[in-house]
Amino acid sequence: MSTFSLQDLEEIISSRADVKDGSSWTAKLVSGGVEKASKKLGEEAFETVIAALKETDEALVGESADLLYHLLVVLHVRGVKIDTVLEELARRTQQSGIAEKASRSQ
Ligand SMILES: N=c1c2ncn([C@@H]3O[C@H](COP(=O)(O)OP(=O)(O)OP(=O)(O)O)[C@@H](O)[C@H]3O)c2ncn1[C@@H]1O[C@H](COP(=O)(O)O)[C@@H](O)[C@H]1O
Repeated sequence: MSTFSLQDLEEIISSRADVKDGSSWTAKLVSGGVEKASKKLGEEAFETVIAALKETDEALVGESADLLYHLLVVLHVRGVKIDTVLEELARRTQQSGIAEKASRSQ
């Protein structure tokens, strides 16, 4: 199991977000605001779907890493902590997805 966590990457993103010397992709994305970061997230989501449908496991791993990184950049720009998302996922473990969907349609 990896010892690297999403919280570790969140910290790296936070530490790179204000770099002004042109060396940081994170800073470039953050400077474009939520519009630019979200557009890139959408592209990475699409590339992940294509990898899942017709590329190698290695390609899927690479696209998944891109996707998670760009999601964390969007969360950073919006000021939402990854812990808040993980807490929501933890809350959802109390119920199956099918049961949750059924409870919404009643
Ligand atoms: N995990 C990532 C990470 N994943 C992807 N990317 C960058 O995201 C950018 C866009 O990726 P694409 O695959 O879409 O490449 P592209 O050239 O824009 O597009 P295509 O031509 O491939 O369509 C590339 O520049 C990638 O390097 C990342 N950039 C940074 N990180 C992490 O953030 C840290 C800080 O990075 P900087 O902010 O750049 O210093 C790094 O050490 C990493 O830990």
